[in-house]
Amino acid sequence: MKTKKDIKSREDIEKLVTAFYKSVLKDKTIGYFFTEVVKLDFDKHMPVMFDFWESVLLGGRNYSGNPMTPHFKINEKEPLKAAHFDRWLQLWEETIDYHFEGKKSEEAKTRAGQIAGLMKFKIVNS
Ligand code: HEM
Repeated sequence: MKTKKDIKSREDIEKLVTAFYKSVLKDKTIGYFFTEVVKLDFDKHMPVMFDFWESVLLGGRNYSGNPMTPHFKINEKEPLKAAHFDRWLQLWEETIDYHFEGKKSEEAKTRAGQIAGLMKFKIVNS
């Protein structure tokens, strides 16, 4: 029986990304990138992440950056390894599966896997 809903709205994206960051921030493997390597202003960062995922999954038009760029800068301060990207993706997939299910939820995992794979390839080999 299907009990969870699919990702359908901006509100769903905000719920997903907020829950994901909750896991990320307390994670031993990657949390420190968000708290120590980069001292993020979350009031600014979170809306950017909501816009990014809304653009990837729902065709929103508010994100206009390049998601690769900040990660090259982070890598200069503290090397990003394959294990960091793998953990990031694992937490993303776990968060989706905990809250949502359906076609868009599967797409959210696939798209993140593609971007994380490309980012990993470019950064770990740079
Ligand atoms: C090892 C894995 C990762 C770590 C530790 C990480 C960490 C971070 C941090 C600290 C920032 C903020 C940078 C700043 O504002 O100075 C950031 C920005 C961002 N990250 Fe990641 N990230 C990872 C993987 C990913 C992946 C796989 C994606 C996409 C699927 C992603 C998407 C983004 C986006 C869209 C931004 C905002 C870019 C902008 O400001 O335009 N990140 N990341």
